[in-house]
Amino acid sequence: MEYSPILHNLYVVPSSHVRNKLFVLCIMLSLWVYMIYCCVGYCSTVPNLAYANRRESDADADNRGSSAGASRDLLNNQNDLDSRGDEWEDIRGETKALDDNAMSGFFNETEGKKLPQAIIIGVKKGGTRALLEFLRLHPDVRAVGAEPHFFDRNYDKGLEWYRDLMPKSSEGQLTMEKTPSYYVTREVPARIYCMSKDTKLIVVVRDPVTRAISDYTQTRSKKPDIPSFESLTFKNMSAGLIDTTWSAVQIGMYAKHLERWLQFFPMEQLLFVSGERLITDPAGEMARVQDFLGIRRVITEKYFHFNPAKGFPCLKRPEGNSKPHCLGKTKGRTHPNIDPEVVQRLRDFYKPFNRKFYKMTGYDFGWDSEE
Ligand SMILES: Nc1ncnc2c1ncn2[C@@H]1O[C@H](COP(=O)(O)OS(=O)(=O)O)[C@@H](OP(=O)(O)O)[C@H]1O
Repeated sequence: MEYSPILHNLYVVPSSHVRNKLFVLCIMLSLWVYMIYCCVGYCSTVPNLAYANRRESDADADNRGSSAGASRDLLNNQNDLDSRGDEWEDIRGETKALDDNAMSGFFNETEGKKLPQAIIIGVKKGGTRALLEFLRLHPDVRAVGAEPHFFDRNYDKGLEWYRDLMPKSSEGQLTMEKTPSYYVTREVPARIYCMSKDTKLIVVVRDPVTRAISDYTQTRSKKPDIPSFESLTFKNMSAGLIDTTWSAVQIGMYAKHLERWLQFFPMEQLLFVSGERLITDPAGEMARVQDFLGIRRVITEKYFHFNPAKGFPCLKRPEGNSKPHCLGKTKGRTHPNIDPEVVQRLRDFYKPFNRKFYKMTGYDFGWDSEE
């Protein structure tokens, strides 16, 4: 058969044209799939790249101590349902001016719901509920009452799921949430960084010994048959070896957890609130918190009334003489008496961690001051 260049062109030209089109289409499709992939919250590959580098020095620390994930979690965090803060709902009332029309941006603000710009990341039993409820009275703050546990337990549900949990907010309002387990969960700093590297992080810290006892008290209220605090504290009681895999002990090693956060966020983006001062001087701590968040100092002493029977500040309306509202009975439980020798052993154990923590934060929380 004779070769015909005309026939050849008729056949080749259209086929390469189609191939080119297909190629462009494939590229567009890949880009589109990648965009969707990122938008639904799986972009953790991005910080993970950074994370891999940053983790090198951290690996040591984590191998030495036990990671939060590997903790002997007798406290069963899964069941750690905090109250939803409804106690103070009526006080909050009309201070929340909602603007349902707030719509701007693709990622952050569709339907007037925003991803949180500030999160209370810990610590468990530090006073996180009180702080969130104080903040929820602020007209420039909108916060979800329940703990979303997005960055530790629900991350696979994606950012859209998370945002949908948030209350609607207007442009000038800050969206917030609190989940105290974030502070000690290894994966969380990278994930929050991935959502927004500008997220403001608040940690309410409390004397780690009292915190551990409070944590234990909560667990015992749900599971009365658990072993004594004293026996759980030690790996080997006669040798006096503290069990750092017990989450009640591990959470209080604040400096160790902070190292992980500082691999992603600068210190200026973290605020440490004293759990003790939140009780003795709530207005003072709230001034620091409001300044940190860049909102007006609205929640002042006028909002607090100390209830001597409860031993805690309760919230009141600044005007009028309506009854102050206190947090529910799961806050401020009576702690069991713990063997003073065990308490002292724990104090000694935490001392170097506390010292390091004071140095890192530039603030002496006074937990070791009696010695
Ligand atoms: N205003 C006010 N009212 C009641 N309780 C207050 C308040 N401020 C701080 N606290 C302390 O908060 C402790 C509970 O901490 P959290 O809210 O972080 O607990 S949780 O992790 O959410 O379960 C809780 O701990 P316990 O006293 O051990 O129960 C309180 O000491």
